[in-house]
Amino acid sequence: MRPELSEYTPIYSGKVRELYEIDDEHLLLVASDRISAYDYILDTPIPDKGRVLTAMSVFFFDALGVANHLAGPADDPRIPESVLGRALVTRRLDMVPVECVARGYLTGSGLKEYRANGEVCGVPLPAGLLDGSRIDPPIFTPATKAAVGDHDENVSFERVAEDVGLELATRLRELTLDVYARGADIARERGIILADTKFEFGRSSDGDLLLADEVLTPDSSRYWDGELYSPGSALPSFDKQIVRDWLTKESGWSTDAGTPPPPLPADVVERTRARYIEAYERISGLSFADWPGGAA
Ligand SMILES: N#Cc1c(N)ncnc1-c1cnn(CCN2CCOCC2)c1
Repeated sequence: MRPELSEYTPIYSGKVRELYEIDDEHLLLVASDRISAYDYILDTPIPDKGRVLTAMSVFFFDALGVANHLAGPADDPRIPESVLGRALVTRRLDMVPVECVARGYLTGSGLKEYRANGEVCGVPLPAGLLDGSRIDPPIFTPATKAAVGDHDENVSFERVAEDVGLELATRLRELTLDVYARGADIARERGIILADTKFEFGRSSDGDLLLADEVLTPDSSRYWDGELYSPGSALPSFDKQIVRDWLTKESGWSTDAGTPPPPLPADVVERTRARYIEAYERISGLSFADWPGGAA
């Protein structure tokens, strides 16, 4: 008999995920079906988004072979039925307060910084780069964790070293770039570009530095379709472009409307759900139909 979610104490609620306390040593990390676009949490959930992104994290935790916070399988008996397939039991860690970002391509806040001063997080880049240009070798561009709803602030490696010490900052950079490279190789072999990603790390009670949070999901990473990729042109998000295009080209809403986006039509929801499942199945080579939870 599985426990009810109400038996666990909620300790954190983010835009699309929650964290609960199971006991002194273990947490339950729950991914919702909520989707964000243009800094809004949309009113319309995407069915199975939480399960697909949980499946992607588990695939990469296994494939990457990096010490991590997982403390049980996807069908661990401590996972309530109501969140089965979109929740994981993890070890409770002492989290390192750094968003560890790796960028193999220039876009988003990195591009904005580059256009202003030719560098990203204190790392100088060659002149003449465009939106979507390759950054080779990839760079470590950390950020400080913002409060829910705020944007993280990009900071330099030196600032991270001031905050957490040079040895740990160096280890974080090394691990971040190594894990990004391995994930990017796996995606590239399947025709998908992993442009950038954000990791979080924590220390276990015996002092080990472990990979935590979610790993290489479309919520923590930018994924592009390799067949559509062209530096300098708009770079469609593999998972969110259907929603973005409907919102900005068909719904009558605009990003400067100052009002929340309208609800999504059923076909946009279904095509987006299918897109998440396609990303998972292409990258993992596994069938989402085999993943726990879902409609009984
Ligand atoms: N993972 C993890 C983890 C852990 N294994 N041990 C202790 N604390 C955390 C933790 C606490 N907050 N965050 C920030 C990211 N959150 C994740 C959940 O969803 C909301 C955002 C991570």
